[in-house]
Amino acid sequence: MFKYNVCFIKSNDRILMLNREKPPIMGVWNGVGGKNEIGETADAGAIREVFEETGFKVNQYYSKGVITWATSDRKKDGLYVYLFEVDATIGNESIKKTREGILDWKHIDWIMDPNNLGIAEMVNQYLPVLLEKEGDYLFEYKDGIVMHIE
Ligand SMILES: Nc1nc2c([nH]c(=O)n2[C@H]2C[C@H](O)[C@@H](COP(=O)(O)OP(=O)(O)OP(=O)(O)O)O2)c(=O)[nH]1
Repeated sequence: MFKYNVCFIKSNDRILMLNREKPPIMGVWNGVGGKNEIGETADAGAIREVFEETGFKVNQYYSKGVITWATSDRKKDGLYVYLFEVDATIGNESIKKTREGILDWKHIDWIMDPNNLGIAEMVNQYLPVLLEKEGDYLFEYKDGIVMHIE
């Protein structure tokens, strides 16, 4: 089990993004998420974090993945990534400032634009895979590249 999850909530052609108020990765746009609790499955941790940070009660994910990498002391670390879908009308809701940062529905094209320097690392590499097809994916991160393994 790895510690963190990051969750993307899609409504039509937009995704709910958080401009992070706090470290780590302070100031950048990322999905919502946080730490899994002891004894909690990765799926339950993701669903709980989505509720705590957005108030949305999601249940079944559309797709998910785990990204693993080698740490400096040659251990394995990783991050769980989730994509949930919600009703198309929800993505029209306005910006909200929360304790965690600013929540806003961003167009997928804006998130994926190569000129967008404000998005968390790796997102533009793994998010297209999660969006393309329902599934349960495995990625490996090395030297700045997220490799889609299966
Ligand atoms: N620590 C860390 N977190 C990352 C990286 N990349 C990335 O997407 N994340 C995500 C995972 C989490 O969604 C978020 C960091 O968690 P957080 O700061 O919001 O959570 P927290 O420790 O406050 O835990 P919680 O109270 O919300 O449970 O950033 C990274 O390189 N390092």
